[in-house]
Amino acid sequence: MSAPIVRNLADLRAAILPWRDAGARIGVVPTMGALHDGHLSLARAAKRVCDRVIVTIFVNPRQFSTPEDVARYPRTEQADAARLARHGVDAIYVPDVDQIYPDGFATTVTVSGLTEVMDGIHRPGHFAGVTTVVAKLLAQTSATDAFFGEKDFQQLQVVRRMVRDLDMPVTIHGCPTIREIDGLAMSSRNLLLSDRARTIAPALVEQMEQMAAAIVSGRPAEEAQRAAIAALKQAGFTDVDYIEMRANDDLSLLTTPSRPARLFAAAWLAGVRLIDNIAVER
Ligand SMILES: Nc1ncnc2c1ncn2[C@@H]1O[C@H](COP(=O)(O)OP(=O)(O)OP(=O)(O)O)[C@@H](O)[C@H]1O
Ligand SMILES: CC(C)(CO)[C@@H](O)C(=O)[O-]
Ligand code: BAL
Repeated sequence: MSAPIVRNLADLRAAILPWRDAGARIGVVPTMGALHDGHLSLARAAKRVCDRVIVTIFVNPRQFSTPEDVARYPRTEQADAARLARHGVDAIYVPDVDQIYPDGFATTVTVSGLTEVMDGIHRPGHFAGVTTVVAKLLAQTSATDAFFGEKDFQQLQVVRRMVRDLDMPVTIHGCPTIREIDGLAMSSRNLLLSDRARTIAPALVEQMEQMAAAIVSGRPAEEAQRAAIAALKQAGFTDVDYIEMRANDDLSLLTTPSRPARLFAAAWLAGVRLIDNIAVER
């Protein structure tokens, strides 16, 4: 059965009230739509532990650097609703912009430290946009649980920090990255790749795996990084914003996997920015 699409806060509150009165565990899956199997895995994880599940779809203008990026973000609302129908979610919240940012909205939630590396440098203002909208969505949905993908690992850690620092009564669940058969991490932005670029795209995770294996086998991290960047350029990537190993917990840069670590990368292919991260197995 298809879930109702709710577009304003008053209707959302009316739907949620009886759930809250019954003491239900309410899971929220925040997304920007163009849903793929990665998103659906989050909805399934939410269904496993929550009594009620709300998927939110909101292309948040505050986390993009230009209005053009917002405009070209894929929007597939009908297909999204059809895909969710098979997953038994209880509501799809697709707020109009004024339901999130009404006239006079003047609050920004920022997390320091974790947002000062990687995408925090390459996408100025991005994480402030993310934490502001996530704080708002968690409040509007009365979420007891929220589900995020490890594909956006930095985002996951930033959200965890926010929830901890602000004593938000929400449990954050991190869910593993779902990949295409050729290894490419599923992402809404993959829809923007040309056929040719799509065949090149899996080189990103392949080079990350080679770099991780080289580091684990004792090759200096800088040397392994140089080799990965050269191979990505050779494959057709135009720019590599970063490809580096960082600690899972505080995202500090590592040269050896002396504690639980991941390799993180962001690179440009035919005008599309792809990101990915993998665990470095010690
Ligand atoms: N491949 C994936 N596996 C698991 N979770 C994912 C995957 N892709 C996205 N998610 C998660 O889904 C949630 C919503 O992400 P979003 O709507 O931005 O999708 P996206 O595919 O990451 O889009 P984008 O192309 O903008 O990065 C986030 O928590 C994100 O980490
Ligand atoms: C968490 C999120 C929905 C906030 O807009 C977005 O950053 C995303 O889709 O990962
Ligand atoms: N998936 C993270 C949202 C973004 O790239 O803006």
